[in-house]
This record gives sequence, C-alpha cells and structure tokens, in this order.
Amino acid sequence: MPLAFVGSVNLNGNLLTTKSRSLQTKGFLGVSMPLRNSDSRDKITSTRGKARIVCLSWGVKGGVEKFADSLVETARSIASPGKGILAVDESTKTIGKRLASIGVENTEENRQAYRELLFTCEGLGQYISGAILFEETLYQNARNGKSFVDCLRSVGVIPGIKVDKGLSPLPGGENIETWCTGLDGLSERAAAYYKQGARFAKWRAVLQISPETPTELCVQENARGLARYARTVQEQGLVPIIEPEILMDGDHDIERTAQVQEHVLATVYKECDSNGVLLEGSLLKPNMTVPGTDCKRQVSAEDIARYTIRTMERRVPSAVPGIMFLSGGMSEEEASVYLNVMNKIQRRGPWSLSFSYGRALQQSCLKSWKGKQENVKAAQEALLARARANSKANLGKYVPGSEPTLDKTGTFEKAYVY
Ligand SMILES: O=C(COP(=O)(O)O)[C@@H](O)[C@H](O)[C@H](O)COP(=O)(O)O
Repeated sequence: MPLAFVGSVNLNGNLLTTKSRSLQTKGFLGVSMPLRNSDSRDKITSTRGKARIVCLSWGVKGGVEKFADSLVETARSIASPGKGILAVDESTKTIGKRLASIGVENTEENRQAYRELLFTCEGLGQYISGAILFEETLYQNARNGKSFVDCLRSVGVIPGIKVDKGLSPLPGGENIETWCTGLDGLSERAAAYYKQGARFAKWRAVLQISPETPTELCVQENARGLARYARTVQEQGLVPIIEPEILMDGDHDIERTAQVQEHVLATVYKECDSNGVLLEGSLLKPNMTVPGTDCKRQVSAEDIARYTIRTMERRVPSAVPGIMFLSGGMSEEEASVYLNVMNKIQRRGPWSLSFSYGRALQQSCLKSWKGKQENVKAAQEALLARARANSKANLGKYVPGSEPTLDKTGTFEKAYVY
C-alpha cells in the first residue's frame, strides 16, 4: 500500500479535514483512530509550517489484516503509562508449589478461591492492564457464578491466556536445553480463547547459559517457535506476548548475559520478520540483563538497568509498544527497584518499560492469604501495594521501600525443572 496524505491536523493532533473519504477505512492511521493515540513521529510531516498526516496501512496480509487495528489498540493499552501485567498463568503443577508454600492443598476449589481473590481486587485496574491466565482459569467462575473473564473486565483488566503447552527436552541440544511445545492445534485453541474473552496470549521459551549453552540449535528452535506462535495467534485476534526467558542460573557475568540475550533477541525478531508478525500488535517479555546467580561479580541496580537498556536498544524494534519484564525469581522489591532505575535513566528506545511479573507480584499476597477467607482483604491490599510499586516504577517514580513486602529473599530456585 503506498503512502498517502489524507488530511491536515491542528497542533493538538486532532484531525480537521480529510481529503479522501475512501481512505477513511480501517487500516489507515490518523483516520481510523485519533492521532494522539498513534505514533505521531513517523506519521506527521510538516510542509510550509502546516502539519499533515501521512497514512499508511499496516502492511500485513492474510488473517492478521482483519484484526490489525484491534491488535495494535490492545497492545498499546496493555503498555499504557503506569500499567503492567499480572502473570497468574501458573499451570496446575506450578500453582501447587505456590500453594504448598502457604500450607494450602492444590485442589480446584483452592485454586479458584485464590484466583477469585486476585480478580475481584477493587482498584487493581489502576495499575494492572492485563492478567495472563492458565486455561483452567479462563473458563472458571467466581463462587457467585460470575465468570473470571467478567470479574477481570469489571476491575478494568484485559484477560490473556498462556497458550504454550510447556517445555520438552531438545533432541540434539545439550541436556539442559528445551523447546517449547504447543503449536499443534494452536490456531483452533486461540480462536476458542478469543471467543471466551481473551485478547492476548503468552508463550514462554526458556534458554540457559552455561559454557556449552545456549547452542545455536536451541536459539533457532525457540525463536522459530515464538515467531510461529505470534503469527498464529495474531490471525485469531490475540496480541502475542513473546517471552524468550534466559534463566538466572549460572556463574557467568552480566556481559555474557548481554551477549547471549542480544543474539537471542536478534534471532527472535528475524524469525518474526519471516513469519510476518505485526510488531505494533505484539509485546516482548524478556528477563532483565543480570549476571548469573553464582557469579562472583554481582552488580548494582544501576548496572542492571544500563545493561538491560543497552540490550533492548540494540535488539528490540521500536515498533514494539511495550517491553514487559518477567521477574524470574527476584524478590518483589528488587523487581520494582530495577524497573524503576531503568525508567529514571535516559534512553533512546521508545517502548514502555514495564512489568509482567508472576512471583514478584504474588508473594506477599499469598503469604497474607494463607488460604483463609478472613485474610482476603489483607491479601488484596498486599497485591495492590506491589502493583502500585511497579506502576510507579514504570513511571520512574518508585521510592524504594515505600510499599510493604513480605518477600525479602525472592523465590529463585536453582536448577528448577519447568
Ligand atoms: O512468565 C512468567 C513470569 O513469571 P515470573 O515473573 O518469573 O515469576 C510466568 O507467567 C510464568 O511463566 C508462570 O508463572 C509459570 O508457569 P508454569 O508454566 O511454570 O506453570
């Protein structure tokens, strides 16, 4: 689709006139949505002092085209200022570990009670834009019969869904290496999840640094899986969260993490290009660039922030609206502080640097709840406190220690088998 001038704007970015009504169709920026919601830098040109809108189509073909506008809108609203994601997509086995840590049995009833506590938390939508659910949860109701999807919508949170089917050993790789399963039937599942109310998806590939890893086979295989997944779910209307997690296990230094992460991200976005992924309608969920947990040379929050930003600036296309970090076993406070420093220092990258934390949003909440109905209020307050901390961190305004936490040590587990 060629570029076309279709109208002029006043200086507030409001559309005043449009020369061609036929161009007022979906897919043309500046016409189908207010300019201030679009990325004005590359769509406004100035001719003799007069601003003009340059409209361009999304340039995507096939099934993605019909969802392009809504994918972009959803991705942008998830990554909007002061907002991040609550990752509560623990599979049955993983949530079992979390519940065991507070002495609660892993039954469907207890999982439902815990998730009801989270999704009925008044005020959550002030800080949280999206929640990633496990399949069981997407189809579950609160005890009063209201669906969890509706509970989330009521508090202003967009429901999302984990669509991968977990990790499997990688034949031909080193023995700690895995690939992520779930592409078979993904298209049909994604369509059903959309029908149930999900508007975004998550797929988590895991890589590990050691003297022998990651092998090129592992990098290629996981990047291909992420990109194929992203394209597949976009065709069904779901914004893909692309999660290439590099575990913190190992004694490597921060420079090595940065080198590996740069290569992994470059490979992922090369594969996204091959698969025709609409980047504006996608989100990235990486680890922060940190040294291995056994590295002798640990570093400051400032170093972590600078390395992470350098890695992202070198490898993440500017069309991606949000980089939503995972917490990977850091403590709640560490995850907030590192994110805050990143948002305080100067950077060139245009994306929102925000959070998609699982453990670093839920530890205090779980510890406050302990499986008891009378503790629900306290647990919701604990959740809100950490959500608020991270919301402020996204704005670079978090004052370390200003929000309570019951998670002093973090939840990192060495050689954890997913
Ligand atoms: O990506 C995530 C980040 O979690 P984290 O911030 O590292 O605790 C989560 O969504 C995890 O992937 C999820 O909680 C783990 O679920 P399992 O796949 O292990 O069940």
